[in-house]
Amino acid sequence: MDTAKLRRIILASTSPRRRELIASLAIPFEVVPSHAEESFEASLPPEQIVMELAGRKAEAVYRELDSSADRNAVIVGSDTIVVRDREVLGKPKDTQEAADMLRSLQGRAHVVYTGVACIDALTGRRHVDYRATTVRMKALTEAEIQAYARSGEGLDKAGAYAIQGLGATIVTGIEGCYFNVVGLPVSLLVDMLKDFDIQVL
Ligand SMILES: Cc1cn([C@H]2C[C@H](O)[C@@H](COP(=O)(O)OP(=O)(O)OP(=O)(O)O)O2)c(=O)[nH]c1=O
Repeated sequence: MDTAKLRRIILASTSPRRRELIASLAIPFEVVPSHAEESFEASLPPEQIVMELAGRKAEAVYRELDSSADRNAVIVGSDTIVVRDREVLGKPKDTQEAADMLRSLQGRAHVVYTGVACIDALTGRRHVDYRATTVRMKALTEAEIQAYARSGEGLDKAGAYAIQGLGATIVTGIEGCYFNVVGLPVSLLVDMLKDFDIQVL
């Protein structure tokens, strides 16, 4: 029997988008929300921020694994931020801040960074990487900004928009991995998983 094929993924995330994307890999998985501290030093390079936070999310779940847990698993943590000029945009705290973020993003390009961390639950071995995707947003009127912010769709999303929802109507193009913008660069993750004896294709 090929035991490597029986390895499962433990997704250290509360994000429904990440859960859906992981489910599409057709690999057994379970979701364990991570309670990692998400503050960061904003002056760090963006790729370091997302790799650090992704690592913390996976690490927190690894440390809290029950001693009786089946450890034939790889823990996956992920973190997404939006960077405009050098400013890091996380999730807005309310509709007002969502509108402010959209106002600063409209009519120009920004970069979405997602970090991915894998930890082998058996050995503790880890690997962290990231992807960056450039997103161009169309110019918006103040009425459009307010209407989109009021839709509430962007409230739990970095940069206050969701490319996979109504936000698709305000994005004119991207360069790089689409799934990276949604919160999990699946092609990167699959390459990383190979190194942990999980073969998707
Ligand atoms: C830019 C953008 C972000 N997002 C999401 C991806 C992430 O879920 C979220 C950024 O927040 P994160 O802190 O990366 O993740 P999360 O709090 O949703 O989930 P967890 O920490 O438990 O894993 O923004 C979209 O869904 N669509 C988009 O277009």
